[in-house]
Amino acid sequence: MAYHIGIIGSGSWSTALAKILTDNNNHIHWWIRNEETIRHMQLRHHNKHYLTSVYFDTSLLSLSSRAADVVAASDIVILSVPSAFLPAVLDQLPADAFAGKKVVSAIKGLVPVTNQLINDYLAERFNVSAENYFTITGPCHAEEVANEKLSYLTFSGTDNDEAEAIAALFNNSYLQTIVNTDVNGVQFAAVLKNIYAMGAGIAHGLEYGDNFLSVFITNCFREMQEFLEQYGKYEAGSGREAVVHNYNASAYLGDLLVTCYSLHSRNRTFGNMIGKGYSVKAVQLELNMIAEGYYASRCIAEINGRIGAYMPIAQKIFAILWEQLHPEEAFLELEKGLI
Ligand SMILES: NC(=O)C1=CN([C@@H]2O[C@H](COP(=O)(O)OP(=O)(O)OC[C@H]3O[C@@H](n4cnc5c(N)ncnc54)[C@H](O)[C@@H]3O)[C@@H](O)[C@H]2O)C=CC1
Ligand SMILES: O=C(CO)COP(=O)(O)O
Repeated sequence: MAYHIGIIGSGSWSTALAKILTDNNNHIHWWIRNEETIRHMQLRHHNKHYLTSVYFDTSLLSLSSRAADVVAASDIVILSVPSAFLPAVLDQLPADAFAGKKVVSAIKGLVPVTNQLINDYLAERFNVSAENYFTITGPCHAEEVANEKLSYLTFSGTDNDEAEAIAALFNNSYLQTIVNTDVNGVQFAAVLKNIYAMGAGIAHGLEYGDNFLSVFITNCFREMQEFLEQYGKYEAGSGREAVVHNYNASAYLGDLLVTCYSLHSRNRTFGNMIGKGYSVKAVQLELNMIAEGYYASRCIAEINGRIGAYMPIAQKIFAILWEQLHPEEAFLELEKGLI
């Protein structure tokens, strides 16, 4: 069956996903925030702000700056705006906007203030059911998709057959897909790895070396598991089924590694500048892109206030970014507890 596919977002990741889908000859309805970017795309066939080397066959694109129109025209809607902007972008949509549609989140973040996973937010605001919700995660930088370097994406959904069908739309010579049913686990892994990549960047900015970094990331990985185990117990307490997470899968360990090590990572870059002494404001002005780990560090600190996981690394990164704890002092304290 041919799907009508929509993409909501026009940053690096949306542009990379649009490339994969159009390389596979799918027509897409694409929400782009800015009319001028739409005009440029129609005239010059590329996104003038993000992944500028990627050129599109514009006969495969229906571009609009009205999110409601893109959602209405699609039966699979891919959300790939940074989490902090999601509620505002979907603000004008009626409560039944996603009725009968599959919603696929490519967002690696939590909704700020409410600290919700994207599926929990969509269920509350738009009544999107668990069966109609899917995620795209895994270690994959948009810049490498632009260069067609072999990458792997994980598609998760409680409806495994549907997740397979959605994944198949993305499969090609440079993109392999993996499917599982661990929807909440992979989302939290993606959120947490952004925080830890901030930490890896801070460590680099403070001039720690590769030896330290490998120990640091090992401890981050353990902490990620501790959070998910505690979260599972907390959820079980409110009646939700416990899920076994495959931590060694690439959506967990792989994404943590690539985000901590890759020079493409915005989170690592953000952290690196913090480690070198820049203020959060200065880094945000300098970076034309969004580092989800900044917002996530606060959401996770608040969630962990309820679930009580032992997370000294995430807690210190939160304190550096939001409470002006000096990075050097924070890392001197962290050094002592690493194993
Ligand atoms: N870039 C990557 O390699 C990957 C990104 N992701 C995730 O995809 C999501 C989107 O990130 P990117 O596309 O990389 O972002 P980006 O940092 O490349 O672009 C920022 C986007 O935010 C939009 N924006 C800025 N201010 C806005 C506002 N006030 N209201 C609405 N939109 C606004 C910009 O138009 C742009 O589309 C994030 O959750 C990220 O973690 C996931 C996998 C890979
Ligand atoms: O999620 C990503 C890679 O898998 C992108 O990470 P950054 O947002 O740090 O660039």
